Amino acid sequence: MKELVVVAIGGNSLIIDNSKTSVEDQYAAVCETAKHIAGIIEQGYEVIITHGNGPQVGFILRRSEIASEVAGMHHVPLVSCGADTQGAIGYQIQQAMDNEFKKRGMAKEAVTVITQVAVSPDDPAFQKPSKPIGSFYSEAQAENLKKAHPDWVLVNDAGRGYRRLVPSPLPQEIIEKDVILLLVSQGYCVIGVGGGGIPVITQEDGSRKGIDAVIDKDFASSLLATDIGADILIISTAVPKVCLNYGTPEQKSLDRVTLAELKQYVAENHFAPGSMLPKVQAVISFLEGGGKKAIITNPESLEEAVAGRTGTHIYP
Ligand SMILES: Nc1ncnc2c1ncn2[C@@H]1O[C@H](COP(=O)(O)OP(=O)(O)O)[C@@H](O)[C@H]1O
Ligand SMILES: NC(=O)OP(=O)(O)O
Repeated sequence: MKELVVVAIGGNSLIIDNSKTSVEDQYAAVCETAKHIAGIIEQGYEVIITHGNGPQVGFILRRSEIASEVAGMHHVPLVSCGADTQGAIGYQIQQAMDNEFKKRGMAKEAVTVITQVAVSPDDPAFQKPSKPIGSFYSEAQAENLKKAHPDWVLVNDAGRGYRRLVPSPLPQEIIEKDVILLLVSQGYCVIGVGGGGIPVITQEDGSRKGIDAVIDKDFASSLLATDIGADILIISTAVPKVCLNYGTPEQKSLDRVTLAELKQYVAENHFAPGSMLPKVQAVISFLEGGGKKAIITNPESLEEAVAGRTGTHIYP
């Protein structure tokens, strides 16, 4: 039985340069990432791919708002913007993976599963937006945007600029997890839980309904990995390793840490909320739920990291 790996690709890691955010630029980044994921599969692992959508869902939402302000076009609700990103990013990953499989002569096919994720309508996150989406703004741009949109919440995202925040409830259940596992057991390379999943709530009559929010894809990927009994959770983001004292002269990268050490670093506030902290929290919950190992690294280091030569490795 092959070891099962969940690889979670960060939405920001698909945008190499903030001045290059076109669909074509993103596809080039997806192709680069796909190359390294195919390399992991060649090493003998079964891989499920999940992905973020922070920048992309914000771009779609803003485009819809401007189109509705300027041309009176219909507004696209945030939950639908998230569903759009599952299709658009899932399509790119699926195509890039299939092209890689063909190039390498691998008898493998990728498939994207539209994934709903149950959240609680009473989650306090709905009253306190915390998930950064869309573009990065300068301080002056953020001030102007706050004046124009008094209901917006903007914060500095890990020193990279100001971003808009939206509610991010905790994922409670991956609705399509059995289908994902079935496809994996048939040998498919599944792409699922895109953008953390489409947030849904259960109504009184038992039916489901989408709700405006963006689920953290690291939390949703960790929940999926735990539920399906994955061996390894890999979080692919824009940095090769997790650091202590990030962005300061005392910055120090981490190679190998235990769960207990990682928890201690969280308590010492080494990880920025909205960026590295959710990744670390997702890893903690995966290892506490029975996972054997977690790795945090960047797309280009994926194969080397799985082979144990780079990345931050976290053990129970
Ligand atoms: N302690 C830390 N170590 C490494 N990177 C950190 C740390 N704290 C914050 N970061 C920032 O967090 C980013 C990853 O978060 P983010 O860009 O939101 O993820 P994603 O790739 O999932 O979109 C890194 O690229 C880095 O800029
Ligand atoms: N949904 C989500 O967590 O996206 P990012 O990984 O892009 O922040």
